[in-house]
Amino acid sequence: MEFKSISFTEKQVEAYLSVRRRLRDQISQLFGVPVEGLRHDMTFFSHINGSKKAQTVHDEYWHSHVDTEQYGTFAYTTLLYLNTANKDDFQGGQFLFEGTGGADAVVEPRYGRLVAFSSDAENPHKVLPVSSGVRMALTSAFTCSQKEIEAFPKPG
Ligand SMILES: O=C(O)CCC(=O)C(=O)O
Ligand SMILES: [Fe+2]
Repeated sequence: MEFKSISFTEKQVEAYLSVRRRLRDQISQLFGVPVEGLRHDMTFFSHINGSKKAQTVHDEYWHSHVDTEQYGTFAYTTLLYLNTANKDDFQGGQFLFEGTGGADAVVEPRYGRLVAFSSDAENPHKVLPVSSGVRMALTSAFTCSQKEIEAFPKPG
């Protein structure tokens, strides 16, 4: 997997932390989990473009996967879309919840749209390939694991 190093300003970090707190509040309300029981897990920005090719199944999102298995600790996943599937931003890249025997539920990425779901086997999903442009999203996860909670610094 390829990682890029980016320096953020203090203001950008504060904006990110504020978004992350709001994401946690949303998960708490939507799933009825007290805020104290939710800890921030991994967060990452993703850029997907049409030329990106998978090296391994863990390199990409467009294979079907379950987040708890893929990342180990996720209890709840949030996806915040940072641009929109249209002719100006990118094409393709729909998010698919895969129905077990039924129809898939398709989410069109749209700037500011939030998708939140429990991360385990009940929600296998994948992303369709991007055919043009660059698709940008923020994946932010929360854990309820006591071990993970103890390993995290107390929220500020
Ligand atoms: O970007 C998306 O729509 C989904 C990404 C995803 O499945 C993941 O981060 O595990
Ligand atoms: Fe995922």
